[in-house]
Amino acid sequence: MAPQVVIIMGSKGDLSHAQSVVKTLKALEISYEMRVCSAHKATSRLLEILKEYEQHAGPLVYITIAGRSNALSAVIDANTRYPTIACPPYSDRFGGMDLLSSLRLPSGIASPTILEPEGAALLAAKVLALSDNNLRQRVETYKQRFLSELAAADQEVQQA
Ligand SMILES: Nc1c(C(=O)O)ncn1[C@@H]1O[C@H](COP(=O)(O)O)[C@@H](O)[C@H]1O
Repeated sequence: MAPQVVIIMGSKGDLSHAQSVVKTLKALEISYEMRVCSAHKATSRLLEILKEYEQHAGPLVYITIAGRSNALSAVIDANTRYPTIACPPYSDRFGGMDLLSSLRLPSGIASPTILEPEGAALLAAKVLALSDNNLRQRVETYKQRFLSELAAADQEVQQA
């Protein structure tokens, strides 16, 4: 079955961050594939990978996981008709300045950055849910958990 979400990481070293995205995709029953490729180091190969998915019949969202200097998200976004969400891994190095490479983009590039893996998966889910009512329902059910947790916390602090 064709995946609904394709996670492309710049290095195998990003795998644990990618797996955090997968956790939420699984909870929402969204099909996915994980790939490793670098726009910096293997540009032609990356374009070949995108071509594999370009004929995809249904809706598809890319989630990119690229640390340090993130070229991956913008190069993917520029070369696909599908939405691309950047979810760079956390890094304290250089005061977290790596993030700027995900945020400051050339004109014509539209890849949003979401730092929390769960949030990136949820945005992908909401995009896909625009044409999938069952998924829309699953997203609603997933979000119910937060409402219940907040209501319980509210009650707890009132009684403290
Ligand atoms: N940001 C990029 C790109 C790219 O944007 O093309 N390719 C690799 N990387 C990132 O560099 C870090 C170190 O990568 P290496 O393990 O290859 O040294 C990883 O977080 C990767 O995602």
